[in-house]
Amino acid sequence: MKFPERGLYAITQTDNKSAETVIDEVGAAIKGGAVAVQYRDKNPQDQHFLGGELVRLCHQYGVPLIINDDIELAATLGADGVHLGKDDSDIIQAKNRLGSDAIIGVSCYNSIDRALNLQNQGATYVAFGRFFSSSSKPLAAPADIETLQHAKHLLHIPIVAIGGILPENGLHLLNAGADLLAVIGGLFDTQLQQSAANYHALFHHKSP
Ligand SMILES: Cc1ncc(COP(=O)(O)OP(=O)(O)O)c(N)n1
Ligand SMILES: Cc1ncsc1CCOP(=O)(O)O
Ligand SMILES: [Mg+2]
Repeated sequence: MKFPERGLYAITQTDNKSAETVIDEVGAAIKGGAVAVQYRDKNPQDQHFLGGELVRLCHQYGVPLIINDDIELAATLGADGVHLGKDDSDIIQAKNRLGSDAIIGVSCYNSIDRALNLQNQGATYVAFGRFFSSSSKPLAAPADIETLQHAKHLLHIPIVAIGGILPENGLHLLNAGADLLAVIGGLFDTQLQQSAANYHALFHHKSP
C-alpha cells in the first residue's frame, strides 16, 4: 500500500492497555481521519496477535500499517512497512526482507544531512522531531521548526513531524513544511475520535 502524502499519522499507545483497547482506539483514530498507523510497542505482551489484528483493521479501511523498529515482525504480519531510527536496522536490510515496495520510514531527528542521505538510500518518508515536549518519549532530542523549512526545499519525499503535537500547535508545523503529523498522546490521551477529527481539520487550513 502507498504511504499517504499528507495527513494524520497515528502511533499506538500500548502501555498498560489490553489488545482490545488498542484495537478500539486505532479504529476510532481511523474513523476520525488518520491516514496511516504505526504499531509501536516498547513492552510487548503478544505483539503477533495485536499486530495481526491491527494489520487487518487498517487494511479494512485502506490505511497502511507500519511496524516500529522490527523488520522481522513486519514481514511475519504482512504489514506495509517499517519505521527505523538511528539505533535500528538499516534501509538495505529492510528492503531485502520486505521487498522494494515496502514503506520504509526513517527518523532524522533534527538532521537534514541524515534525511538527504536516507532519501538517497530509498526511504519512503523522513520524520523530524520532537518539536514540543513529549510525555510519550521525554528524552527525545529537540528539533527546530527551521529544519522543516529547509527540508521542504531539499527533499521530494513526505516529511513527517513528531513530538508533543496537539491540534493547537500542529498548523505551525504544517505551514513550516511538514506533510504529516505523527501523534501519540495528543490522540490517545484524549477524546480520541474528536481529537483525530481536529487534527484532520488542520490539513484543510494549511497555507498553499
Ligand atoms: C513517525 C515516527 N517518527 C519518529 C519515530 C522515532 O523513532 P526512533 O528514534 O527509532 O525511536 P522509537 O520510536 O523506536 O522509540 C517514530 N517511531 N515514528
Ligand atoms: C516516538 C517519538 N519520537 C520522538 S517524539 C516521540 C513520541 C511522540 O509521542 P507524542 O505525540 O505523545 O509526543
Ligand atoms: Mg526505533
